Amino acid sequence: MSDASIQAAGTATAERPEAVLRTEDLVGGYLPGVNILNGCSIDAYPGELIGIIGPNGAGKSTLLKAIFGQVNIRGGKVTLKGEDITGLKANKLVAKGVGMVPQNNNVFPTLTIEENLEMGLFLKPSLFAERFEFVATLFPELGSRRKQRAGSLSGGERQMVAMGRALMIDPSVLLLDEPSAGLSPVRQDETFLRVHQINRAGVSVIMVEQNARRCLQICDRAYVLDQGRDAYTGTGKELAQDPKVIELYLGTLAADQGH
Ligand SMILES: Nc1ncnc2c1ncn2[C@@H]1O[C@H](COP(=O)(O)OP(=O)(O)OP(=O)(O)O)[C@@H](O)[C@H]1O
Repeated sequence: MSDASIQAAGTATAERPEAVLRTEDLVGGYLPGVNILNGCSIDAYPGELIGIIGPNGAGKSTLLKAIFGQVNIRGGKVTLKGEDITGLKANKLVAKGVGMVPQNNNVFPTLTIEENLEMGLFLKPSLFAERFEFVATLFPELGSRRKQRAGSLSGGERQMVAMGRALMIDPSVLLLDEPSAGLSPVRQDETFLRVHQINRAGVSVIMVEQNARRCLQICDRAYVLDQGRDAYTGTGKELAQDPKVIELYLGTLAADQGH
């Protein structure tokens, strides 16, 4: 592994097909005059599983929220298969094929599993049976427990419902905000396995994760965010083995998580 195999972010030159999702020099934040994203550029190509890692407060979740129209964008742009979608609101983005699974409050607790999944397809209810079948092949337990209220499920099961709901629209890209957060190590492993399966079923995924090492193990490529910028990018393997990335980001993150 040489340093040359890790590209400073933004220096990629290889010819590729059109990105399914791209952010270019994204600048933005929540409060007037306070930018959390300071020029953040990432690409996800069709079929890729992209990891977003970095220290606490780097802006990882903010990046997903910015893509999903929940952050004031003050510079740069977001494109979906070449179409400018910068700043569009969530309902428009969902209709265009952007699926988002937020970290918290991601299910309707009083609704059943089936009703939660229906909510994911409110734009095209006639496709329910077909899409439900797809989701139930990835998450068989959602199919068999479809009448159970989501509020009575465990954290890991809720995460599956939330992912299942986002998959109902057959998204071009699925945004996952820390899917393993708050889960036991065993449930975390299961969640990473599910994410991998979703991706292998053909869904492009952009996943923010605090569990950086596990994320790098399953993703095709990743970006290390630092202070709202894409500091490094490379394949999961490259980044996991790069001394600088280990020293600056993985060492602390691994220690934080007791690895
Ligand atoms: N709704 C909000 N209003 C104002 N500031 C916010 C809001 N949400 C997040 N921030 C701030 O934005 C910065 C980046 O937060 P963000 O959640 O994107 O970081 P992160 O990289 O995902 O961190 P972590 O790994 O700790 O979740 C933090 O300083 C945070 O306090």
